[in-house]
Amino acid sequence: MSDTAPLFNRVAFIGMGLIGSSLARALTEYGIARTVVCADRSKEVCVKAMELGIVEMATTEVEVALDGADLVVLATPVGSFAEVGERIGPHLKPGTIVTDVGSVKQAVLRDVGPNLPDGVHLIPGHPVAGTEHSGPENGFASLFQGRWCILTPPTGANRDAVERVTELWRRVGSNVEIMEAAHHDRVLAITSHLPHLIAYTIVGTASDLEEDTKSEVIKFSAGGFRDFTRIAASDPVMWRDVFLNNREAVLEILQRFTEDLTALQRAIRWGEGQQLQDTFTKTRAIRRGIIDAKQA
Ligand SMILES: NC(=O)C1=CN([C@@H]2O[C@H](COP(=O)(O)OP(=O)(O)OC[C@H]3O[C@@H](n4cnc5c(N)ncnc54)[C@H](O)[C@@H]3O)[C@@H](O)[C@H]2O)C=CC1
Ligand SMILES: O=C(O)C(=O)Cc1ccc(O)cc1
Repeated sequence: MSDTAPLFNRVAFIGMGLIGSSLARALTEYGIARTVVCADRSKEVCVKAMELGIVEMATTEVEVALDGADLVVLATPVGSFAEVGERIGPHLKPGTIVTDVGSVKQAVLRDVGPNLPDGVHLIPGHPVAGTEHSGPENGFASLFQGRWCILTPPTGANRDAVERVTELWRRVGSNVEIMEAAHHDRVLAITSHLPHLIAYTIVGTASDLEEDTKSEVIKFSAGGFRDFTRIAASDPVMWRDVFLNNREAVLEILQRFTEDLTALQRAIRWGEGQQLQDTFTKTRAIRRGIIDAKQA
């Protein structure tokens, strides 16, 4: 992976948490960038990133990190993008590429786009890869290998910039797909955002129940519930921002989900075993299809 020339001279990350630090590690390890620096509003995160040797320079001053960068990667929670956009805008030179790793994509065009001067290329991106952990100490370079990265360039985006960001993600091992931001947000609402909402709910309900009944719901939880607790351990600020910034798509999908859940509730109440079995047979086939597609 490192047998090609670096794609970028100096990459500046804004936000050096799980995803920023994973990508920063990969850019250095795979020879994709000559220099990697970062700004993070947390001094502790800056110190950690330096201690771990992930970046050459870390600062709490955004404008210091931007100096001489040909690629800027926003890797902060989506809710901070408007503020970050405002801060970086005045310091960016024409020709600079700005990308991000946010889990919601229309919000990037809305919040960052208007803050960028002419000649700066905004190419939003979303690596569909992560964990329930946060912070630079939990990042790792191989996180993106064999995973999807979705790019949502606005209409008329600079083609060379799109190609360079695409190539970056290919070199860290991802498959790249390009789509419209609105479509991304609808697809991710069902595949990622709703599952997280369900996990937060089910773990919360189980915990309340445990308190009410003084039982040991969580202690004796079997495999399925354990998977939910992993997801429900995901960063609260990050996920608050995802839901607030993908409100329409999440609410729409939640409506559909609630109706389908009610249909299952009715089937249970009225003993409609065939309906339950048909639904579970269909979903089993979907799971097997996903596994087969992965192995193909
Ligand atoms: N955690 C995951 O599994 C995935 C997260 N993402 C997206 O990646 C982005 C980052 O998420 P993580 O790395 O998980 O978060 P994180 O919590 O590990 O790191 C975020 C970092 O941003 C810094 N930060 C927050 N506000 C800031 C500001 N205004 N200026 C400068 N620094 C600021 C924080 O101090 C922190 O170090 C989010 O937009 C998230 O939606 C995308 C794919 C997967
Ligand atoms: O840990 C998990 O299972 C995830 O789902 C990670 C994840 C979180 C947010 C994203 O936008 C993409 C991937």
